[in-house]
Amino acid sequence: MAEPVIEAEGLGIRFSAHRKRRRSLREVLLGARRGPAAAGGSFWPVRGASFSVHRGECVGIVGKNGTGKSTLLKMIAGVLIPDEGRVEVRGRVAPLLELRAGFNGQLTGRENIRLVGSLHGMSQEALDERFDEIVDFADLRGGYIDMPVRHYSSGMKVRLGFALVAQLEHPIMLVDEVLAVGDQEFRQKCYAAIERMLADGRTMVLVSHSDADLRHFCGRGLYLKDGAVALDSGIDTVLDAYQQDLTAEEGGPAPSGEAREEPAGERAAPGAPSRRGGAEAAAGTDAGRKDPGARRRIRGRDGGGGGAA
Ligand SMILES: Nc1ncnc2c1ncn2[C@@H]1O[C@H](COP(=O)(O)OP(=O)(O)OP(=O)(O)O)[C@@H](O)[C@H]1O
Repeated sequence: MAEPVIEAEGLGIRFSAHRKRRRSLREVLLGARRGPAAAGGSFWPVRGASFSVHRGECVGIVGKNGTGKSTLLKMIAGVLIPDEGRVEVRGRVAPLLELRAGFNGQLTGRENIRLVGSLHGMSQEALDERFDEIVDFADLRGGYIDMPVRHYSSGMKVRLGFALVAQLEHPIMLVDEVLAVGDQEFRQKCYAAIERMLADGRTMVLVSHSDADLRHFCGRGLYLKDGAVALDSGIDTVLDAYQQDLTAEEGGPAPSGEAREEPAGERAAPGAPSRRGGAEAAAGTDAGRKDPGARRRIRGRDGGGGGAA
């Protein structure tokens, strides 16, 4: 079998109030906050997480609030540096995480496209070529593109962030809840963009609280519980196990195999065909090899995880 494009082994990170955790440049640029650990004590939001993701797969990460899903994604993205274990990523990553936080409020939308686009490795030529497409996708009409981003609504910032990252041709996409934002029309565009990227043979890891989105896009799921992977299986099995745990905690009877009810805004794009066969459909394409030089191996500060650096 081909090498996985993402390989995590014994991955863990500790957030501590008493030790200033090192933040990577990207974390600083994304404006990630230090969270409740700053209130006292230290804890491991993720610990002992091991899993692999193969090229062309779409894997959903499922779990309750605060169980470390976003933290796990940020370690894969290289935004956070693990304290234990290792994560190896073979290919460049398009991070669809905290999209509104990546911009400099003093710069205009146009200037931010250049700045953030080049931080993601896009050439100025590519940015020039795709500029109109980015602005159209973000639907920034009425001269907003030449206004400082601090005047944008949070929805406008997310739209611009998605429009920009969607232009990246990186073979691995990390998507954190971005599908839950924006109006119906924008969400439809996001779904279509992600469909296109998956059809291209790219790999996606999706964090979402929407069963519909997870079932729609993902063939496989990881159930994250107390910071570790409690179950790695087909997405239906994973969502059912999660639902059973939720129901057991609430003290009620488990529903018989039905997905839990989704809020109206959380449904997958109506009429969109399911991509659950995506991994198989994508197998055999060479999208994952587009950028063979982008291989990143991050080991925890303990040097552990059993892998060679
Ligand atoms: N940079 C940080 N510094 C300190 N604590 C953090 C940081 N980021 C997140 N946390 C805390 O770590 C825990 C895990 O957070 P994380 O955002 O990964 O959970 P999650 O499973 O994605 O939650 P949700 O489903 O609510 O998005 C939470 O208690 C959170 O408050």
